[in-house]
Amino acid sequence: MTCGNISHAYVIFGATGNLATHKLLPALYQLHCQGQLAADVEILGCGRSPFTQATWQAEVRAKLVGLVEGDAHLDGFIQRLDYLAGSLTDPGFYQALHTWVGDNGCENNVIFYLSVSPDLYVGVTDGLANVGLLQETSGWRRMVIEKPFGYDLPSAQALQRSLEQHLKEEQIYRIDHYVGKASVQNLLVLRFANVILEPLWNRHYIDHVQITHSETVGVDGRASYYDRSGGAMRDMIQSHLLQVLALLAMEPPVSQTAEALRDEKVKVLKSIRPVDVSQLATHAVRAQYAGYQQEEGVTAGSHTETYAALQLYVDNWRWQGVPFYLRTGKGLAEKRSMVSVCFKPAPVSLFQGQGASALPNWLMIGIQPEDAVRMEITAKVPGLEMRTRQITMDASVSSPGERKAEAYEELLLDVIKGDRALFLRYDEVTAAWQVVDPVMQAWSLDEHPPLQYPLGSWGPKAAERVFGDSLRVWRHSLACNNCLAGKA
Ligand SMILES: NC(=O)C1=CN([C@@H]2O[C@H](COP(=O)(O)OP(=O)(O)OC[C@H]3O[C@@H](n4cnc5c(N)ncnc54)[C@H](OP(=O)(O)O)[C@@H]3O)[C@@H](O)[C@H]2O)C=CC1
Ligand SMILES: O=C1O[C@H](COP(=O)(O)O)[C@@H](O)[C@H](O)[C@H]1O
Repeated sequence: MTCGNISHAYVIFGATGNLATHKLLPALYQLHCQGQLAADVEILGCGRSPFTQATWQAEVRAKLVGLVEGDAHLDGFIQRLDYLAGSLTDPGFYQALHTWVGDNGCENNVIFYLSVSPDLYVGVTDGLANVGLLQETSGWRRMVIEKPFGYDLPSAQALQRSLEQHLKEEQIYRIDHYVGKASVQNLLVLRFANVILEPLWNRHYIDHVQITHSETVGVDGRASYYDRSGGAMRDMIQSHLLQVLALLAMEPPVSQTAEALRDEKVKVLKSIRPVDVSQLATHAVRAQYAGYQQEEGVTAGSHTETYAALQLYVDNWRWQGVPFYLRTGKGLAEKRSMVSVCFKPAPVSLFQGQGASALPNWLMIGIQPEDAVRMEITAKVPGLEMRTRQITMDASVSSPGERKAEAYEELLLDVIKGDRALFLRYDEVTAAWQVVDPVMQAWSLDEHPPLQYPLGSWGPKAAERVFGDSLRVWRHSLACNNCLAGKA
């Protein structure tokens, strides 16, 4: 097998893991099917598990068959795969990798994808640098770094210092796959390709914003990693949910370039008011699903939260006084990511007592599974009487039958193309750590165990605490709760 002129090798550290199995290899397969991978691109999986090339190819084939639709291109894809067994903490592994790169004629362009636990990132970077694998002598070398970037602010800073010793910023791709989701990118299009929202998109008209990510699965075989290095705040809120918040709240960027987008996102993240940890119980809620403690790999008495809810304020001109409520959890009732924007009520209730007129307008944006945009408004019930009801205006994005590309497909291709627009800049990451670190620190000092919630529920009742004494409640789905009531 050889690599050609503009071709490259995709080296995946952690190829046997959950992320590589469920997202990276299927995404590379889709790119292969779409003809996006040059004919001689090779994909090297690395892990400690003792596969040979043949057993690895058989393993991936078996996994892909269950994960992707259609296998017409499977044989061709499988031919691209190779495997190198070894521990990332063993210097000998990097020597073997160096030899593999040389033997396979891939000296020109190599992508190193860190799909391992963040505590290995510094060691891998040093290991690659020590054998000269990060030097761009003829082609390019790119490093993709999975989230979370570090474990907290100090470890993110240490990681950045280590990366800077060996890599230029243009070689670093800090990935947050939510930014690669088409429905998340649609937030930008919705806001900045249309004029109808902009006049309302501020503290004068918006009462509050909810950002929800819920999953039905539990820690899904990742308990030992999740329990040690995860927790809902670090796993989801520090990265994905704060990115969604930044896209919702940012000012229009001057262009679509990577730097223009990142400039605006970072301004939002830096404007987030530090959470008052002396009032933590009303600003943040953490909980664990019942049964978590019994999962294999979870430390006895673990306080790691599988659910977190957080109230944040963006202290800038546009958003002063508008709460943003973020929540995420595993083992919940439904799998869904969505944004719910609640507008302020009409200043005068002209149709009081005649139906739904006192209800606020909502803009509901589905990220997944539905990539939908719906506006809840009040309208007259047809007929002789002046009665009102709430109805939904639906501007859903994809049509039935349209294939939705997975976020990783676009992101993995962007790395090949050298397009960093959808990857995070270091200052975005540090600003996000500054938001969540004080909360996580306060939780780590709290001797009380997290609250518990039943599997399959919507989390602890106490998650309503973040709403204070307002009448706000969490929206669990895109369905309009009051529409039927309005019709009755
Ligand atoms: N899973 C997901 O949905 C997502 C995960 N991420 C991030 O991706 C990264 C990986 O997550 P995930 O795949 O879930 O984790 P897993 O625990 O499932 O996989 C970890 C991988 O690392 C390998 N590994 C662990 N220690 C070593 C070592 N010393 N030397 C060599 N290989 C090692 C394991 O291989 P082996 O056992 O063969 O050594 C395995 O392939 C994390 O940073 C996570 O935050 C990001 C987004 C989504
Ligand atoms: O980064 C992560 O994301 C997944 C959820 O991703 P999605 O695209 O399926 O919504 C989450 O399960 C995982 O714990 C986390 O590390």
